[in-house]
Amino acid sequence: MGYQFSDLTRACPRNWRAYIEHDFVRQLGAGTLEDGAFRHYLKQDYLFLIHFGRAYALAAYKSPTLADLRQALEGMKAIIDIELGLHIDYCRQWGVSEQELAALPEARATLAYTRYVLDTGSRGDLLDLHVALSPCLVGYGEIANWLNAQPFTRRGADNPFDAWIAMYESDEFQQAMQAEVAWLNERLSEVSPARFAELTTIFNDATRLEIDFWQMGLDRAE
Ligand SMILES: Cc1ncc(C[n+]2csc(CCO)c2C)c(N)n1
Repeated sequence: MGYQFSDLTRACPRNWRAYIEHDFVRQLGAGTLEDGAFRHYLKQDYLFLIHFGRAYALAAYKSPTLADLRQALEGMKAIIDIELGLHIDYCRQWGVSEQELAALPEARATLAYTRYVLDTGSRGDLLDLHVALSPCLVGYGEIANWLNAQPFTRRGADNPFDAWIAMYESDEFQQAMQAEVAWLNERLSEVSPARFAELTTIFNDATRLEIDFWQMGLDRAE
């Protein structure tokens, strides 16, 4: 029996919980998050998604097999063709135009997180890159499920952030998350303890950068 994805979260339980259960997430679930904090997060998330599209392009470059190459292409198409379009529509509903998005200065937290992922993929292999991407993909699915289990969470029309939760609880998203966990489980089952320790550092770093991204929203940090 080798390692599994759950061993990564188990290796840094405090940071993983701090990310999933962050105050930004709690306030979003309760519907009490200030509009300005959410808008700041949404704007920076546009820049984040663009760099994540680049990270999937890097995954294509790092792909040793046709199956991996196809998977990277699908990930990139999902971000560029679907997620970014939805995000631009969603930003418009929150009063942020596409012109404003295109002219945004990048906040430090966005710079740090996205360039960390790209650097990790550049110096490492495809598994390093997937581990760096996994707090993003798996974390948001877990956040939606965690919020749905909390008594303070309000769903429906009296929560202005309901659509955000709905997106990440959707079957389509949850299936993409499960597929990523399955891909990682297969790779992690074969790694040595020393290699797993390296991957744990990457996972923990990316998780800390997700925490900083939420905090950036709350603080409206530039
Ligand atoms: C800071 C931040 N972290 C994670 C996500 C969620 N997310 C971004 S790209 C992607 C993969 C989808 O193909 C997912 C799940 C986000 N939006 N912003």
